[in-house]
Amino acid sequence: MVESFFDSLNEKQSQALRVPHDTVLQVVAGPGTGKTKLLVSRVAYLLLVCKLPPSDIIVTTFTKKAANEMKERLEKMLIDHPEIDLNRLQIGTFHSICFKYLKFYGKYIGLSKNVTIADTKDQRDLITTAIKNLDLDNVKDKRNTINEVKNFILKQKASGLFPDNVVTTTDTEAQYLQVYYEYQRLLAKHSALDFDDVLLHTDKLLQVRPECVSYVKHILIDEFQDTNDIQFNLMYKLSKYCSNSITIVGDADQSIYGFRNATYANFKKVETIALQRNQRFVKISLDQNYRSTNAILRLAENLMRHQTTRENKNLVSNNNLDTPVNYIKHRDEYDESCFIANRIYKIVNDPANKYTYNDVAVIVRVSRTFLAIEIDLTRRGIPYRIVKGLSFWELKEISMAVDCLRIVALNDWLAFKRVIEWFCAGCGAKLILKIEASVYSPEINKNDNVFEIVKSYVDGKLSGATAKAKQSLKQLISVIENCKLEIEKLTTLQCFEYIMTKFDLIDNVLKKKTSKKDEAEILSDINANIKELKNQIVNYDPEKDDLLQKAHEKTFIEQEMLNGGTDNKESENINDTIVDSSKLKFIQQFLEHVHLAEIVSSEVENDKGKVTLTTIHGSKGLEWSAVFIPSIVNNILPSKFALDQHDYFAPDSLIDEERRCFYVAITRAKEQLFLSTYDVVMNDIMVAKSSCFLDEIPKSCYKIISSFVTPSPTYGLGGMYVVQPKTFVVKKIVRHHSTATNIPPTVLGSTGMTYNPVTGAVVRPVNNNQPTSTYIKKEENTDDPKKPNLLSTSNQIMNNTLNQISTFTKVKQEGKIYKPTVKTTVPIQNATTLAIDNMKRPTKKRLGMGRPISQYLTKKKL
Ligand SMILES: Nc1ncnc2c1ncn2[C@@H]1O[C@H](COP(=O)(O)OP(=O)(O)OP(=O)(O)O)[C@@H](O)[C@H]1O
Repeated sequence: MVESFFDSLNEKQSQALRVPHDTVLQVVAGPGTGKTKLLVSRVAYLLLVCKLPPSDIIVTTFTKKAANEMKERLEKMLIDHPEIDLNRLQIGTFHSICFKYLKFYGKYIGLSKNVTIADTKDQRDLITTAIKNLDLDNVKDKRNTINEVKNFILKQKASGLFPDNVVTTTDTEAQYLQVYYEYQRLLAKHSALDFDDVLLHTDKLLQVRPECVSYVKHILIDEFQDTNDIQFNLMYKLSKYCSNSITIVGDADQSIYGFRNATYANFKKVETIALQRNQRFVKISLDQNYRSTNAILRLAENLMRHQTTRENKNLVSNNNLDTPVNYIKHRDEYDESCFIANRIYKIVNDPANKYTYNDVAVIVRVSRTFLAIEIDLTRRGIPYRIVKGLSFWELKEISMAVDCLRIVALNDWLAFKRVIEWFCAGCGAKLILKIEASVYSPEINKNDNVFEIVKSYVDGKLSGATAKAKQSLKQLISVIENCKLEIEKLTTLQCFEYIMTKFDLIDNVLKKKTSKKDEAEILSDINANIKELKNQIVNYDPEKDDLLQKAHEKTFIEQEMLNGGTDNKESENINDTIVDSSKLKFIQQFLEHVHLAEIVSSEVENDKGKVTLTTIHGSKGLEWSAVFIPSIVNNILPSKFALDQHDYFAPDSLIDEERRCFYVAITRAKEQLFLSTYDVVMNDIMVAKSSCFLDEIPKSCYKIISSFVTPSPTYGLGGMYVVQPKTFVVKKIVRHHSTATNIPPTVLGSTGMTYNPVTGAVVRPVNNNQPTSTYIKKEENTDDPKKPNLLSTSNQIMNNTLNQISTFTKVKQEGKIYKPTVKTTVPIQNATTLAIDNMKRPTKKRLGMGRPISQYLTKKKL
């Protein structure tokens, strides 16, 4: 099996595969050249041919999903080799691998075995507390300042700097540094590490106890262009005992994490270090592309040639298809989204393509672009999924639900504090600060955990709580006690539901949500997200995690014994450990698992699949047959930040990183690529201008296609767009004759604009340049009873429908003032559409949730 897999590699891949393992091997190659395929094969080669034990190999991937996929591929390849225990292979993100080291060896640098991860909201809370504690002149707990301090700390950590090593140059920086010290103190107090600390502490551990990794024989790193300084240093520390036997693969052109201090300059550094250390160094580049057509590759290369600090690539496509890249200039984003939905429908339903919706992706630079596209996909009835990332865990309902789980299963003040804030009436900021002081106080008995300390306020052993506060704290204590007691009798799902009910989660989330949306919409959002969380819990398999953890611990224990015995008696008998299968333990494991996990949707797919909507950063390493890249306009791609900060003389400017983002998006496409843009002028001001990157691409690299949008076959859709309803005087009812079906009548208002008679929204034809014959053919006053109704069946359908709409009656009376209302009763088949037309643009935050609009629409159905 595995031999046939090795045989499927091309000559250069094969050459890289067989490089002796005690070498620094660098595979730098373009997109779709089979780097990941090679990396998986190389692991198999090291195991089978070089006979390295799986426990002695470390493989780092960029996401957990990539690690899972790689493992699955290896399992298939090595199916005939059951003697190789792949559970002992150390594969995962840098963070997850390092966290395992810290859990086991953290004792050598003063970390508790129960060390946990502080997530983003914990980080924010702790930075705020640190700022409050210090009460400095220049640093106050204001939103902007908190963000600035957070960025300052992140930057230091990404460079591998603990507070003691930071050098400051200004007064403000010196104060930020003080916050950094205080923040670290608070983290330590909670036995918590933030994400960057995981790497920083591992670096420290390996400095103090390098022998912890003396068994490691080879380290492989995927997506090397996105490693930052601390990861770079860790790579050398982890491979210290195997003469830096390293395989790194990556592509400098796909370096898009500069904002996290990642740099592709690390490729060059590896080479220089290898030369300095006289190490065996092999650099191989792959130029056969197995993904994209030549047209796509040519366009991508022409774009990238505008980055001056780059070596040209000459990728050769393996795909003979001569489909051109399509370029479309739309009038605005609404026309664009309508076009995209129509085109997706067309290409998936074209039997020549044999695509399902799974083969199509819309890749955007910023997630707010999803909205218009979501609307049109919904109108077209096209199923889609939004790739959710870590942002899912930051949603209010999700973080509140997770906090409930945390205070039931862990003794965790950070979560406790937040839950007291929303659950306990009468507990003001002052009391919470007092409880917090008790939690942090060295005088309070160390054995008293957070739960006991809160209880002391209820019992009056500690003073400061009013009668009302005591009552609500008592209720919280009793809820926690009940949950602990009851959940052991329940199934996983029941257990989750029990906890959520006891904390009255939905009601409490509703109280916390500050949105102008009506309650039904908010509720629909919340329920959908909680459902996803439920799926995550139900599908979580602690045994799999357990198995992996035990396998790794076994490696660590063996290693520790080789290094001179262990004082870790409890872990010696790892094989005999009784598995704790309690629900409490299950929740603890789940919480640990989610801390380092991005969300991999648990939705079950149907046959037709779903179109993927993803950001460029989320599309890394993936591929689709057809890719749409919308909104290629300045301030989106490249981003406003990059344009504002652009330094034309800088060798690797932010604009270059934006260009690489564009490149990553382009090179996800296998066969069909649609680039689209628009220029929009409003009140003589240019509000959107097509991207400067498009000017960099020679016209010969793409085919310009018409932006004509076929109106979609439902009322009020295709080719129309909606702005806020306004009051106006009805001048005329306008009927349209159209080649398309179901074009409804519209109303000409005193404003000179044309309105949707139902919603009062402004409508306009698709394209100003469009010949009237294809869209608006004729206007007439249909209120004249003598005039025969010349309209097509579509209008009859509409008339039947509209007769049931109360507002339409008003519209029919010309000269009357029409005040459009969104509260219109409409028959079910049009309700969905109506809901879309009247829908307010979701906020950025709401978009971040990745909540498909379809869920909203179901609620709107009458
Ligand atoms: N030797 C080969 N023969 C046939 N197909 C191959 C070969 N190598 C890679 N491929 C295929 O090419 C596609 C891209 O491979 P892979 O994802 O490994 O590329 P990559 O270099 O990691 O891409 P990216 O940098 O864009 O993530 C995959 O579908 C893979 O199966």
